[in-house]
Formats: sequence, structure tokens, C-alpha cells
Amino acid sequence: MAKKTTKKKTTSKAKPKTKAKSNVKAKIKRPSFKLSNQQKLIFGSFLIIIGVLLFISFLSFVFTGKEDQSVLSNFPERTDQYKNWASQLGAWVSEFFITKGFGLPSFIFAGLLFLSGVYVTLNLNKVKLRKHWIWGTLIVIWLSILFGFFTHKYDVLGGTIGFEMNQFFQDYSGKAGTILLLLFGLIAYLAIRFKVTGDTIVNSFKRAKKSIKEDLQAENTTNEPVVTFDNSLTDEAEAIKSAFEIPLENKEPTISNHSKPNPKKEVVAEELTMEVTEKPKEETVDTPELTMEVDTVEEEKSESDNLADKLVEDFGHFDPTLELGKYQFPTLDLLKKYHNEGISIDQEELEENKNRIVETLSNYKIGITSIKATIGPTVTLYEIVPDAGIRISKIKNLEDDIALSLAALGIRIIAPIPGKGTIGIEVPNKNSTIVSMRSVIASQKFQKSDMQLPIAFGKTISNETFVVDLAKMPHMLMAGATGQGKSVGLNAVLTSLLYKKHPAEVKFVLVDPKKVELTLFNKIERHYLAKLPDSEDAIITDNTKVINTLNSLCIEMDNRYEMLKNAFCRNIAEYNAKFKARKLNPNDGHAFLPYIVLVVDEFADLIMTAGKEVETPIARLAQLARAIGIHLIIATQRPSVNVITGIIKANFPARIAFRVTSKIDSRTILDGSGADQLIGRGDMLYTQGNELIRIQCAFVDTPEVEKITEFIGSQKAYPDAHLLPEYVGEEGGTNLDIDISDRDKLFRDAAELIVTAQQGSASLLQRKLKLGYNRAGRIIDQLEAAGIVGNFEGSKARQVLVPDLASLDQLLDNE
Ligand SMILES: Nc1ncnc2c1ncn2[C@@H]1O[C@H](COP(=O)(O)OP(=O)(O)OP(=O)(O)O)[C@@H](O)[C@H]1O
Repeated sequence: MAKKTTKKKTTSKAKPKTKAKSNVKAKIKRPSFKLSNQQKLIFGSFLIIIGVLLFISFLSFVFTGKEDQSVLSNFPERTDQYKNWASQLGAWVSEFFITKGFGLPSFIFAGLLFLSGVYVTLNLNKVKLRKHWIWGTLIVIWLSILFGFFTHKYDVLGGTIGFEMNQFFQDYSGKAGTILLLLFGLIAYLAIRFKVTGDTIVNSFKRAKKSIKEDLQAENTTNEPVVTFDNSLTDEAEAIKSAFEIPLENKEPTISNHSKPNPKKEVVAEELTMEVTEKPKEETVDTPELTMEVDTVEEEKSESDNLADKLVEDFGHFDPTLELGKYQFPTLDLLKKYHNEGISIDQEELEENKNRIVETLSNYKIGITSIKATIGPTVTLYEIVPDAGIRISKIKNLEDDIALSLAALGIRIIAPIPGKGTIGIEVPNKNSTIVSMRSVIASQKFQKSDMQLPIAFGKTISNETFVVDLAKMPHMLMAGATGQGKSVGLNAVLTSLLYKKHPAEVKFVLVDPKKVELTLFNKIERHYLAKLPDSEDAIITDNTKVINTLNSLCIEMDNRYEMLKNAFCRNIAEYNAKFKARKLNPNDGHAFLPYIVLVVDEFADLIMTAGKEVETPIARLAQLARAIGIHLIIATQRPSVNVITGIIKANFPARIAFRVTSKIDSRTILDGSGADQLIGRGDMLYTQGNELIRIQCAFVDTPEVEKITEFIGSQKAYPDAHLLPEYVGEEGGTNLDIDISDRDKLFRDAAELIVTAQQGSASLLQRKLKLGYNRAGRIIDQLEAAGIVGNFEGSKARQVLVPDLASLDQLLDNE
């Protein structure tokens, strides 16, 4: 039975692989046809000339086409004499377009070509040009059918296409049907292109009717003052005019002076009506013109929306990848294929394990009603349904006995399997297979995922590719004893992101105290890495420098929150979508925000050398950074409680455990046992708060990572790595005799802020007073000179020496 199910699975997996492969290739190649300005001029003028030539040929064909018919069949004979002004070619092209094509409407094509030339030469909006072509072609077809309606044979009026299409329509719907179809086409065109609505038509009829009425009235009552209104007044004006008829008549003395139609007075009257259009609404409430007003109100848009729409219409959506427009994603063939990939079924082994499980359980008087096996890359899951009335805890307690009888390491009992109502016994396969990075990257699940930061970790026990979104996690803790696959796991995470995200969309901050694990990523520094402005290497190997980077990330986080607040967005996805739709002005400090992924390898080492100082910024980032696109991945060999403290654990819901040596370590990382029963070599447990999922991590070797980074590194890059905000913590306050008169204008504000917050940090000033790095640093020096803050204490905030605002006032007044 087991054989059947697994066979099915393996064959069904084979197909998507190849499909996905082509899918990747399609994604990877992104051709772009960008012309330089000179090329645009050449191409544009070429199009203009072709347009003019076509026009001349067509025009001449109308007069000379018949005469050239006799020689057309000899084309391209050089000796023949053509009457067409553009000779052979002109006659031939015109014959093709006009007689064999769309008839006289083909002139529009000449116009479109000419227009295209102008657009290309002057570098005008391509979206509009596309619209012209679409509408132009539709008009050509419509006119061609219309002209074809009036002809009874192929001729120049509607061309062959017009005539044939007409015949086609007439055969099916008769003459009346064809006319109605054409009429429908016209109406649809007017409605879509010129936004004509039922109301507009009704109103224009009414307007025409009124103006005729007015004309008649004007003739009958030439002596009345009211007739000074112009006939071309709008409906609204008419309504208001009637509303004001009485007051105007009452002001007889002034109006009677101008009883004769006077052009100046007409203007005055018109202006008067224009000004009061809104006010007399109530008087005109029963007039049909009101519907027009409602229409305009409906279509009204806010100014910024209009501007954004216009910008999008003119330039399209903002494309953050444009700066590296020719960037090519790494190809699949950079990743290795392994010979021992794919699941092989050992029927004997399956049968043997089944018998042993049944036997062991029956020794303890546990009967089984059914047993089912699911073969994964490293372990096989035996799902059993025990007889009714058997307590689950009884089976769970037999874990060691079953392990003993199967003589295998890494047996894990899941009792019960959540949502299934069965009990699972995971038994390692004798021959485990490698899950290659290539197979998970090529999987449809990964390729088609629309996650923000998709990570293909490996394959689950049922051999499905396991893909998760780092943006949703939103931070990840990874632990495992040495040599169990942590570094490979980190590489799998980074590789997944490199295969899916453009350099403009994601940046990595890499901390590698071991100095060797992540060095390969140096090659992609200017594509994908982020660093502090003054640092030389993007990958941080010195633990003391990590604190600056972490604090800088905190500043970046605060800055991003400020930007999100100003843009009225709740998270980075909304913000970036708004920015792409050109609704946020870069001049107001807005910019496209890439995701930032902070990877810390050997976190225990970091805590040991840099002490608790790293814990605060890490905890801050973990608590707050999820919405603004900063995600943390922290890996450690020793998951002891003094490394993974409560505050860190609480903020890292997603945990990954490779094999650990003790149950206690497993409990620290997973809040339960299990990680101690894994078999190592990439065998891992993943949890995001609820159930544990056993996964075989995808294997990506160092040469593969090297090939990928070389592939990316050899392409055009940004001028520098992505720069993080400067962090001033390291700057020492030395200049203690700063002149009082030289103090910064914001000195007092800064002093009050620092005393109120009781925190002597320059980054606080930067944030709250919106200062640059240098100015905030100078103010801190001045505060130190004034005795308000203490000495520079490394990366810690300075001590504040003044307890409250009253003391501060006293101190400054005494100076
Ligand atoms: N997913 C995997 N599939 C197959 N083999 C693996 C996998 N992950 C790791 N291994 C094997 O385990 C070895 C050690 O892995 P890795 O270097 O990732 O361990 P580590 O946990 O980072 O160790 P350390 O903490 O000492 O750096 C690898 O060289 C490889 O042979």
C-alpha cells in the first residue's frame, strides 16, 4: 500500500519540476530595449519618413492605382514604369494596405506611423502612444466595415477586409444587423473614448431645445432687459437667469438704460451667473440641470490622486529595479544536482519496521487497527491508529522501547498528530537522500509563491517543498549543536532570497563572528548588502562593531516609522505600493524601502563578547521592526537560557532546531523536546508557535554559494553597499572647553530633552529634534562641557548629571 502512494507522489513531482524550470528561466531573462537619445532620434525620424512615404503612396494610389494595376503583378521588375509618386514600392504597399487591406481608412496607419516617429524622437509618453495605436486600429477596422457596406465588390473604399467582413456580418445578420452592429461600435467608442453618458446626450438635447426656444423668445421680446443674456449660456446659467429675472426687472432704472443688446453687458450678465451657480441650488432643485451637477461631483477626485494618476499615466508605476534594469537573476544551473536525490523505497525496510512497531506495541498489549507509512527524504512516518480504549500517553511512554526494538536513533513519537487523529512514529531511513537546493528552488511552490520574502527551507516528511514567508514570521531563531547544519540552513535562507528578490528589494546585514561562514557574500556587497557609512567591510566579523550596527538599525527603524506615519501607511508593503503608485513625493523624504534581513551567526559568541548591550537593540528590533520590513535571523550553537533570554524568545515566534545534545537545549529553543531526537545533517524541526514540522533542510554547498555570488557579483552593481544611518554612540566627547557663545541654537531644547528623558544619547536628539549626525554629536559635546551629561561610555548612553528641569534651569542661569 505504501509503495503505491509513494510511487504516485514521485511521478507527479517529476512534471512540475521541468515546468518550474522553464518558469525560472522565463523569470530570469528580462530583456530591456532601451534606446539612447541618438538612437531614438534615428529610429523616430525613420518612422516619420515611413509615415510620410506611406501617405504619399496612398494618396497617389487613389488617383493612379488603376493605371498601375497592370504592372503590379510584375513586382519587383525594375524596368516597369509606375505612375505612383512613390513608384513600385509605393504602388505595391498601397495595393497591399488599401485594396487587399482596409481600404481608404489605411491612411490612418500612415498617420500613426508618423505620430510614433514624433513620440520616439521627442521621448514622449509611450502609454499614450500605445493608446493611439489601439484606438487607431479599431477606427480603421470600423471605418473599413462601414465603407465596405456601401460597395458591392472589392475596391479602394473599404478594401478586401472591409468588404469581406461586411459580407460576413450581412450573411449572418442582414443589412439591418450590420448597421446596428456598426452603430453599437460607434456608441461604444464614444462612451469609452469620450466618456459620453446617457445624461450627456439627454442634456445636450435639452440644451439644443432651450436654445431654440430662447431664439424664438428673443425675437418676440426684444425690448425686455432679460434678453441681454446670450443664447449660448449653459443650462445652469439659464436656470439662474430665470431665478434672477425678477430682481433684474426690479432694478429697472439701471437696466432700462441698457435695453439695447450690448455686448459688454452680456459678459457682465454671464459673469454674474457664473459666480452664483452654487447658491440658488434650491430654486433650481426641480430643474433637470441638477443631474449634471451631481455627475461632476461624482467624478471629482482629490488633487493628490489626480496628480498621482497623471504621473502614473505619463511614466507608469515607479519601478525600483530600474537602476539595475539589466540585472539577471541567478540561473538554476548554478546549483548542483545530486545523484542520490529523490526518494528510493526499500520495501524490505518498510516491512521490517512495520513488523517491529506492531510487535513492540503488542508486547505492551497495544493493538493497532491500521498502519500507514509516508516516506520522506530522511525519515519515514508510520501513522498508526490504535485500538479503541488505548491511552495515548501509554504509547508516548514507549518511545525508548520502540527505539530500542528498531535499533535506530532519532525516533520521535507524535501522539496524536494534530488534526489527523492518528499517532505518528518517525523512523529514520537507513539510506537518507539529499534534498538539493536546486530541487526546492525549482519547485512550483517556490517559483509561484507571491510571498514577500519567500524561503525554501527543504522538504517535509511527506516530501513536499516547505516554503515560508520570512516577512510573516517575522523573526527567526535557529539553534543546533555544532556540525548539524546551521550554516547550511543560513545559506539556504540567503540563497532562496537571492533567487527571488531583486537587489533593490532586499538588503542583508550579515554578522559572522566565525569570519568564514558568510565571507562568500562579500562579492555581492554592492548588490545586496547594507553597512554603516564609515565601515570598510559590509560583513561584520568584529563583535564590538555589531552594537553600532544594531543601534543604526534601530535608527533606521525609527526613521522608517516616521516615513510610514507621514504616508498614513501601516506597514512597508502598503508604503511601497503607495510609493510605486507615485502617491508619495520623494522631495518630502519618501523613498522606496527595501526589506532588511539581519543575519547573526553564533549569537552566543556575540553575547559573550559584547555582553548584554546587544540584547537591548535586538529586543527593540524584534519587538517593533516587523511592520517596517526589518527581519532578524539569529543562529546559535548553544541555546542556553543566558543566550536565548526570555525577552528574545518572546519576540522570535519562528524557531528552527537542528539536532541539539540535550533535552534542556531542545526545551529552550522549542519549548518542548524533539530536537534532541533528530538525526543531524540538516534534519530539523520548525515551529511558528503551534505545531512542530519536521523538515529535511535543503543542502547548498559552499561551491554552489560561491558560484551564485560570483554570478551576481559580476553584474553591474550600485556604486556602494546600501548605507545604514550613522550611529554616533562611538564618538568620544573630548572638546570640553566649548565657548558658551558658540553653543548651538538648539542647545537649550536639547538639554531639556535629555534631562526629561534622562538619557544622554545623540540618537535621541537626532530623532526628536530631527538633527543630522554631526550636529547632534556637537550638541552632546556641548552638553558634556556644560556638565549636563557625563563622559563618553562606549556604546552606552551617557549618564545624565542633572536630575530635573528645575536643576537644569538653575545650572544654566548660574553660568
Ligand atoms: N541539509 C543537509 N543535507 C545534507 N547534509 C548536510 C545538511 N546540512 C549539513 N549537512 C552536513 O553537515 C555538515 C555540517 O554542516 P554545517 O556546517 O552547516 O554545520 P553547523 O551547524 O553550521 O556547524 P558549526 O556550528 O560548527 O558551524 C556539512 O558539511 C554537511 O556535510
